[in-house]
Amino acid sequence: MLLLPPRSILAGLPSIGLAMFRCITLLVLALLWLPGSQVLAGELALNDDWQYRWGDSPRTPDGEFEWLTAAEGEWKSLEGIGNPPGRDGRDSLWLRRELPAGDWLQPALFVSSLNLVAEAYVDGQHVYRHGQLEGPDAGAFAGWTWHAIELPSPTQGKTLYLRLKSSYKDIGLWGKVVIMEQSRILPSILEATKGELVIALACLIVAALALVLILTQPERWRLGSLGLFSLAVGLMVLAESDASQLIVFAPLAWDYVAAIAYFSLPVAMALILEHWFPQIPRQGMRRLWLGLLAYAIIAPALAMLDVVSLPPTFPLFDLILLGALAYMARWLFRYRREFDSDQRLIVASYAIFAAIAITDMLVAHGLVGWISVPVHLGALAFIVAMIVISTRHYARSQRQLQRLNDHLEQEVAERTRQLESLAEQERQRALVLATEHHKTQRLASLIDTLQACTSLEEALCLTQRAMPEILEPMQGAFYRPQDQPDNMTLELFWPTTYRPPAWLDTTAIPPLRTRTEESLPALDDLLTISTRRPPSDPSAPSTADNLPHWIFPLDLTGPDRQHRRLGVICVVPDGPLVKRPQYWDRTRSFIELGVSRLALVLSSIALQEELSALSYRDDLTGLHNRRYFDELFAHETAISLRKKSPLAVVILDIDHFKKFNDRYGHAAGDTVLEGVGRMLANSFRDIDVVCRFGGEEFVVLLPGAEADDAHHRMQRMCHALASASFRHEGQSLGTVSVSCGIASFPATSDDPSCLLAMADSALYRAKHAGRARIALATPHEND
Ligand SMILES: Nc1nc2c(ncn2[C@@H]2O[C@H](COP(=O)(O)OP(=O)(O)OP(=O)(O)O)[C@@H](O)[C@H]2O)c(=O)[nH]1
Repeated sequence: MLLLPPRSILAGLPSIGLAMFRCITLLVLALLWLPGSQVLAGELALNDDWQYRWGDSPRTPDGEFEWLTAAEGEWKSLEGIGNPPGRDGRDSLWLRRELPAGDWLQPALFVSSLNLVAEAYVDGQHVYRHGQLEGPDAGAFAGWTWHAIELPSPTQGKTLYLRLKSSYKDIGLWGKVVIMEQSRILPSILEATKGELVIALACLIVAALALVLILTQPERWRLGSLGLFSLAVGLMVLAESDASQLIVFAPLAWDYVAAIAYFSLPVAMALILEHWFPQIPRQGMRRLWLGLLAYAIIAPALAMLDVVSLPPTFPLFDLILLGALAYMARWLFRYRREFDSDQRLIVASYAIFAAIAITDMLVAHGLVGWISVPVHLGALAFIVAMIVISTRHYARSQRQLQRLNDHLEQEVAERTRQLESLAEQERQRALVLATEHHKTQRLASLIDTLQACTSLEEALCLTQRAMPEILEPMQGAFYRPQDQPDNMTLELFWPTTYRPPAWLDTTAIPPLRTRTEESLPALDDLLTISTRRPPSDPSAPSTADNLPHWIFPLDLTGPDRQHRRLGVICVVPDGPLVKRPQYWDRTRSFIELGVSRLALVLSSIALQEELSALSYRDDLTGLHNRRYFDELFAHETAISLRKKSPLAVVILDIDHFKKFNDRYGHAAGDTVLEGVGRMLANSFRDIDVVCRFGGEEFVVLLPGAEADDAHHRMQRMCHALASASFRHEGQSLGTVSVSCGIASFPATSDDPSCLLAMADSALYRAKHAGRARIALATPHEND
């Protein structure tokens, strides 16, 4: 079917799918024909022996053309096949030629091209028409195409007439004019166009690839400009190829396609220069391709709207193209030294293409004789350049992509590390907070316990005991002063594996209250401190194992704002609290705060203790205490001596009070002490002073009283005591007895200051005599 003449083959098959199918089929056929089909047998060229006659033939009354039958008349011999001389502004031309003899079965005249519309007659019979020669559209452009004019067989003795019309500057036949078998036309066209078909298809594939890459790659304009050039070249080569009519027989449509593609070529070229040659000023190139694009759109559009004819748009465009090529060449020449290999390749392909395009232009305008210009070879040069550039570009992109991937992977890894580190920090922070909370609670509980302590020693003992629990998991030690306030001896350490130095000199450690960031010893300094050996014992072990230490002094602040160093806490900053440097300060501050609070509480206990020591009252019994007695005794004995007035001293001690305590408990003992004190206070005069001497001992000072008075009052009190039954928390404690010693001035001694010692001796005697009795001191009591 494909071997039929094209018009009859292709008429009525408009579908694009089918067109594609044909295109591929043609290509396959062309490739199959590639070897061994250079010369087609049976072709006979008709390039000479033509006759011509300007103008159009008048018609006979029957409507027949007179020139078809008229004898020689005006016919003149023509050299060649087109543009006979003497046109004289006429647009109609008749050509004729006697057909040669041949053994063709179905002969046809194959003409590569003719200008512009034509009819063919053989022996008066109309055999072919291209375009309109009659009516309102007479002479209208019908497209440039090859022509297959069926001839009758045999051809010998017959004359072929061609009636031509052209408003274009050329008129006549062009290219190949041969008689051949009709069945040979298709192979002949395929043979002639196989290279063009292959190149056109390659260009279109490159354009399609560029389109796909535009959608996926970032460099859209660069790829787009190449894609546009490929598309334009591909379409132009295809549209101008004789094979295009085999795909769709629509010469005019193909001419429009060719025109648009041809006009788009410099647009793509300028675009390529703009985006592939950063050296060249972009502004100028952009203006150039925008102008060319406008022409590529407007000129074919005006032709389609019949405002102008399509052929005249070519010469004008050729002029524009020359200008554009010159403009581009100027810039390329100026920056020729700066081009990289890709750019050089593009310039080379441009040069080849431009040379071919200009040659084609010259041929088209008749400035050189008609030759078949291999426009497709220019396209081939460009395609090869594009494939090389694209391959390199692709390889470069892949490398960049790989680098980008590597970079991204590194970044992801880095981010992951950062996140993990943040999570770890968060875990650390939570752990620190939880630990701090626990430690704060433990410290608060310690401080609560300390509030109940009456002696500093007891409080310090409790503090020491709680230290490991509060400071663990950090290793640490507690030092207390020995002979000198700043010479500290190891008192306690934890854990057992930690080996702190046995001594510390803390002279350089300022009290916490006066510390500032600057005054805080650096860790290295602390290390020096911690490992210093006492000068007294250079051989002493120093096993701090080069660990840096924090040292927190436990200083008591007195009412006079003076500090008394109670000890130092030494901590190795390690463990979860201080794993990260950012927690060092926090943890150190936390410990400092805790130590400060402890120091405050201990200071308060010490103060209470001191105050209590300074008091004249006994807290338990409410009686005067020994301190008061001592001062009063000194005072009263001095008065007695000076005035020679009597003075008696009674000293008494509860019997077996230890056993009592052991039996009923300390609190019950206190109840008894309170009761005895009360009874004593009630048993003596107001001017007598009853004091608690200490423990379960009481002393009474009776100014102006003799020993008898004192004895008498004591007897009464002992009777009362014997019948008094003490109770504690509902429990009966039974009775207690007291032993008593009495001495008086001047009866017992003429030195009142000896009375206390003598009364004490008498008490000793009373105890030894069996207790629960009163013993009067004799003048020789202490001998
Ligand atoms: N409950 C209580 N006991 C005290 C107080 N002061 C001292 N004691 C106790 O009094 C006891 C005195 O014991 P000792 O000195 O052995 O005398 P004792 O048991 O009374 O024996 P003799 O004096 O020899 O009869 C000790 O157990 C002290 O703990 C106090 O304020 N309250």
